[in-house]
Amino acid sequence: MSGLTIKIGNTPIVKDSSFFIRKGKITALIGESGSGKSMTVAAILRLLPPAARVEGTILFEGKNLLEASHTEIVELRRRRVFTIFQDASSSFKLAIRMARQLYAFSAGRINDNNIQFKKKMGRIMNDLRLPHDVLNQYPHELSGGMLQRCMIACALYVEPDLLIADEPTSALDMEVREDFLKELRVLNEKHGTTVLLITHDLDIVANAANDMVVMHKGKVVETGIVSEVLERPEDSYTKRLLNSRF
Ligand SMILES: Nc1ncnc2c1ncn2[C@@H]1O[C@H](COP(=O)(O)OP(=O)(O)OP(=O)(O)O)[C@@H](O)[C@H]1O
Repeated sequence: MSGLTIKIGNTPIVKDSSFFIRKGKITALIGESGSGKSMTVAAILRLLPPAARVEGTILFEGKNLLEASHTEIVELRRRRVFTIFQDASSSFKLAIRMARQLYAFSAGRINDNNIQFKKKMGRIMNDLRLPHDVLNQYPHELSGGMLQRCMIACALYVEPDLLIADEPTSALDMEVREDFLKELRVLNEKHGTTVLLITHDLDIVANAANDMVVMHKGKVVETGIVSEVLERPEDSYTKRLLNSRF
């Protein structure tokens, strides 16, 4: 991503920001609330609000996503890039049972049939310690954390090239958070999925990510390998952020 600028009206939301996501690695995008992380993700997915004006380049395997056709973007979102949004409940329709919705988010995207879905999803649900009863339930009967885990299960099912996870663990308790990070590593190591993990939890960055990108007030202020940035931060905001960890 290079020179990304997003404005809504005259207000700059993201300012001339650049970073690189290494293929097959886990990159954490970190920054305080309102720093522009979700808007950056929206730009990658071409889901910015209509009023937003965007400049710059977002290259995905050589293609500038900001210039890709609608068909190319739809195909990309369907098969190659899986996104777990911050508020999982908004991803589900109220009046449809979870089994159908999970099928659509996972097997349906990669043209697996119902038998394949039941077998593979069953295994993933076991790994995530997700009770199989959820398949017969409606979204409103489940907690935010449970819905989040359902989205995680779908991501694991699809095995996308790129997984974008926006604060995926914020609604999860400690034990489930650990399970999620474990599964994320499996997806990354076994299937080579590149991960962009949006978080403001430095412990998750330290434990799960290879690379990190720090955003502050709409600008990327530091990028690098996690161990190096944690040991020798260069930007003053990154230094403050690291000091606040203890
Ligand atoms: N639809 C919108 N119209 C105008 N401004 C917006 C819109 N959505 C977000 N913003 C503003 O853009 C800025 C960046 O928001 P963004 O959601 O990207 O931050 P964030 O870093 O993801 O924060 P959080 O960690 O709280 O999710 C904020 O100042 C926010 O108020």
